[in-house]
Amino acid sequence: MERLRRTMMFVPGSNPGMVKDAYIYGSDSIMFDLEDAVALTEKDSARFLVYNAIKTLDYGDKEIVVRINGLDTPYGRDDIEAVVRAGVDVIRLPKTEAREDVIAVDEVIEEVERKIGREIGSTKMMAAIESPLGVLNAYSIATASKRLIGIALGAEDYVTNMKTKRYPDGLELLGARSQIVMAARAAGIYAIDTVYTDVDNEEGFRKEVELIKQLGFDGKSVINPRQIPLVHEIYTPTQDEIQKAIKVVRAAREAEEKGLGVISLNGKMIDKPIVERAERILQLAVASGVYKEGMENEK
Ligand SMILES: CC(=O)SCCNC(=O)CCNC(=O)[C@H](O)C(C)(C)COP(=O)(O)OP(=O)(O)OC[C@H]1O[C@@H](n2cnc3c(N)ncnc32)[C@H](O)[C@@H]1OP(=O)(O)O
Ligand SMILES: O=C([O-])CC(=O)C(=O)O
Ligand SMILES: [Mg+2]
Repeated sequence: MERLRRTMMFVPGSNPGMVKDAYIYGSDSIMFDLEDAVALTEKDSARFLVYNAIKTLDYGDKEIVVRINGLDTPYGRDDIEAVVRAGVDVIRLPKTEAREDVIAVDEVIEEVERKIGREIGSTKMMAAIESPLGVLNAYSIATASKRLIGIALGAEDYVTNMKTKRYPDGLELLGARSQIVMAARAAGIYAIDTVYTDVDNEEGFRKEVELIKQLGFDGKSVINPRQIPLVHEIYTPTQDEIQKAIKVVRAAREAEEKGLGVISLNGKMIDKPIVERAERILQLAVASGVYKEGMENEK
């Protein structure tokens, strides 16, 4: 079954309480941050805290992601060494500008995997794109390593680099979002949207999550536990969507048995891409736990 990545919750790697309890809030992935949420004076202690947490705490089957510092900082190499040793699932590279950035991290990861006898390639990566150059290179970045499971937008840095700011309608991010989701789809990996920092603005958050779902993103980075249920609600197929998808899949099967291609269901045309979308809704519904696999086959 496909892994859900609707929510990746940033957890400051310097905060022991948050690191310890991060799994209780139900995000699909937990993302410990060693980069911008951690002060320069705390870089080493945060790395040590996150290393120990991954190594010794039981986060169940939750995906564990760590956002490292870039290799152009004094911390990047040590971050990679520590988290690969600890057994992290995914390393998130911040501020990715070009495929060479991904390849450089990939090579350090491989070095550490060899050294400690971890299966080569088992540490996955994702790349956050946070600049105009990164956006222009999105597809080249998305295809730079077999380790990549996804690319993400980092909009706070992006709007700063673009000499603008974030507006309620998100128009300033439309170009970057479109390019990133397209690059991810073309590369066959996940597309993860950026954080929404106005934690108390539920209406604005809902609007943004609906927009990124419409654009085709798989999910969103979140910064606060309160943001998780809303993203999951919006990303979980409704009973109405599920019932409609079942009808489409059944009608398509009957048509296939009769040797028909395009058919009509309640006045709407049904052909291959529409059937594929219906199947995808059922897959997401199964992964979200609101539908039992194969029920569309029962009479
Ligand atoms: C642009 C960027 O780079 S974004 C990525 C880097 N930024 C981050 O990682 C920030 C992560 N988020 C946070 O630190 C916090 O949510 C803040 C500062 C935004 C708000 O903090 P608070 O006002 O304390 O949040 P709130 O009152 O909702 O917290 C409720 C509970 O959730 C916990 N919590 C809040 N955010 C998180 C989090 N991100 N991870 C884990 N636990 C969290 C709090 O510790 C608190 O727990 P408690 O009830 O046991 O005391
Ligand atoms: O990746 C994110 O969503 C957070 C971030 O660093 C940014 O917005 O600059
Ligand atoms: Mg950033």
